[in-house]
Amino acid sequence: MITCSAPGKVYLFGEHAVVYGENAICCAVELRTKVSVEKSDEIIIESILGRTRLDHDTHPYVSYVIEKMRQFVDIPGVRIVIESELPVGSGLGSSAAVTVASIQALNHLYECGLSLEDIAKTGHEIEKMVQGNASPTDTYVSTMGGVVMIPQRKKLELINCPIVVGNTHKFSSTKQLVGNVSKLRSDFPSVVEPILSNIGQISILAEKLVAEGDYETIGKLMNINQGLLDAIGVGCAELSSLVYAARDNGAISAKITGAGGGGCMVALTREDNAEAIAKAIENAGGEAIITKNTAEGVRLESLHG
Ligand SMILES: Nc1ncnc2c1ncn2[C@@H]1O[C@H](COP(=O)(O)OP(=O)(O)O)[C@@H](O)[C@H]1O
Ligand SMILES: C[C@@](O)(CCOP(=O)(O)O)CC(=O)O
Ligand SMILES: [Mg+2]
Repeated sequence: MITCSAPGKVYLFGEHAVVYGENAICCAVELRTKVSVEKSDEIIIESILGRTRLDHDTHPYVSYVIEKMRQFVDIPGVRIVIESELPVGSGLGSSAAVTVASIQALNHLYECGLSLEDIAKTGHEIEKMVQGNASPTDTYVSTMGGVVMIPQRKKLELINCPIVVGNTHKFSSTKQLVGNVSKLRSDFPSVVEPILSNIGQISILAEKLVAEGDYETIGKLMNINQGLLDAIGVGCAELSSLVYAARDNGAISAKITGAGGGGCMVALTREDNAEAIAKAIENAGGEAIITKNTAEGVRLESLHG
């Protein structure tokens, strides 16, 4: 049995706008999805979502991974077992992590020789197939780790303050939220396009601040980004409540991460107040996770057992 893992991510800036070619800055976090694979007589996919064969309803990402990998190698049967620390459908890039870890696990099992660039590219094609429209961000960051500026795919300095995630536990589907923003943009192009472009400008300003480790100014820009995400309709009462709980208790910044509509928010904090902010998020009805940026993308965990 071969096991690979890939990290989730939070967006410091730029979700949704990045789908339209604007800049974004995204940060891999130390929450991982593990995928174990072994050859078998039939195709079996096991996860928290169920035990299926190739199944584009229950396991769309992994089913497409198998179909894509069949372009490189004959896969008569394989057993794939998924274990994840990432909540499903919550803005932390669980879809990208399961996709990237599955590609790398099959890459090792069948000795396909795919490079990290090939894995990120194949992962992006799969996210596009499932979501309808997808940026390369999540799959690239999950493959490469670190902090990445998109679309340049440029690695920036690591973020070295605590990252507190607040989960609303309200389910959100990236496909649906990306579709909603697309409709709003075509209904009101003269209003929505400048908002998306302003979100992109924030990332351009922030690049230098990340290099300098100027988290106070990064935080102010993240808070502006949050307002613009609300403006394009991807906020909700539960997310706002966690965002304000974090800010009111001294977070450097707090905003939605990922598709929004539910799912998670992210706060940057100081070393000495991460716990207090996590508590404030819990008191406001969310589940808090204290995590940090990781430099490590997809990796081989073990070859046996
Ligand atoms: N642990 C998992 N096992 C199997 N599939 C998963 C797992 N985690 C995520 N997925 C897939 O990713 C989808 C959620 O992706 P998405 O809506 O993009 O949300 P996000 O990437 O923000 O978590 C799930 O519906 C499922 O298809
Ligand atoms: C909304 C979007 O910018 C990010 C979605 O992230 P997530 O699937 O919610 O973790 C879509 C994309 O970049 O493909
Ligand atoms: Mg996703």
